[in-house]
Amino acid sequence: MKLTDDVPGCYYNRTVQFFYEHSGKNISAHWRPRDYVVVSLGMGVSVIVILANILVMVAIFINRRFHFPIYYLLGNLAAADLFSGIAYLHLMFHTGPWTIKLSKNQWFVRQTLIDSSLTASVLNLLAIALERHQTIFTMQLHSKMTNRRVVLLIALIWGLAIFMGLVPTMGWHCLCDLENCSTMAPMYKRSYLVFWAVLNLFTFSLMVAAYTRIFVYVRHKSQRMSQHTSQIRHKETVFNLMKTVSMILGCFVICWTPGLVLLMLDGLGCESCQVLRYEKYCLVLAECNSLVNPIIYSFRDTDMLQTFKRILCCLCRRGDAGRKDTLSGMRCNTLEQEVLSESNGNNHHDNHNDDNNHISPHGDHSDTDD
Ligand SMILES: CCCCCCCC/C=C\CCCCCCCC(=O)OC[C@@H](O)COP(=O)(O)O
Repeated sequence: MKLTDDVPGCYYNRTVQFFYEHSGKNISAHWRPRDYVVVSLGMGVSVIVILANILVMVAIFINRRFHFPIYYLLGNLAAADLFSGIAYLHLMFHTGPWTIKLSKNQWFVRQTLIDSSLTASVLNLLAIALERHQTIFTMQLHSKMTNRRVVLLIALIWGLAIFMGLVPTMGWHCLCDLENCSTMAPMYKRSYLVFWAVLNLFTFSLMVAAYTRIFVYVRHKSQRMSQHTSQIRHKETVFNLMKTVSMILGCFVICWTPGLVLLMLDGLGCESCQVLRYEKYCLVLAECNSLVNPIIYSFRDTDMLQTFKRILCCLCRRGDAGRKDTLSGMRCNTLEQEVLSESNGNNHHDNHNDDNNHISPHGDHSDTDD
């Protein structure tokens, strides 16, 4: 029996099924109850992810209050999350009993979409953390990220994400090294899984460092200020800031840790770990990060909420677009607003001048936008 292809030691002519059977990953043409659950749940999650992130992108596009660097990064995060929703939806149409029908190229496309989009999302979270760190620490220097820099940063994020997704297809696969194939992705090398997981753990530690420094800095600064301002107000701001920072980091940990641990276990060749049993849950959890991102980064912004309401009102009742919404009971703050409210004493992000708009680029809060 001829196992190898034109290149000695390689298995280019083999089907996807061959690699799945070799890795011990289940592949079958029949629909099992589990497949119905995975595919329908996955489709539901990806549709919600897509809609939520489209809403954020439209809001940033139409409201000129959001035409500032930090919002371009938030918009780009929404674009990456939208992309991961699309990649996940694509996966749902190419998994379960459909996997066996895939050509190797189709399988690589499916994986590349997932890997690139999730990498783009994680890199955006890192960029947002670093941008916040930069702006908060350089507040007094009027340092402002130029639009050109943001565009370069966004291009870098996408370039890196697409590269990271394409790396296995370009050669870091196991078609010529069958012994090192992973279990969860039977045509990927185990070492790539470890590499990806380590890179993400590194990203996470940078995020923790950036947000910890922001938190310590603001607390220190507000302690000095609180001699002049009300203690209660100070405590409230520090508490809110802590809530936002732990929410950002907590959601990241909850969504990504199980998947990263699984990638490490598979990558390190743990045979008794039953990685396949948990794979789908961990992937859907990582996908859920693309759903919680708009909630923690955008939906908590009062201006953003008002814009969403306007967009949704426009969609529901065209012609009633001029209606003004008062969100009196819903004063939620973004990290920037919290930091700024502390820097400005009691003025709670309403009374800062435009010189500060590199921290919280809202300008004044009159109702006359656009
Ligand atoms: C296991 C959770 C992984 C969360 C992180 C995913 C992002 C990883 C990016 C690059 C690392 C290499 C890819 C590792 C494989 C990830 C698992 C996966 O892609 O599952 C799809 C799977 O269900 C489809 O089931 P079938 O193969 O059709 O039967």
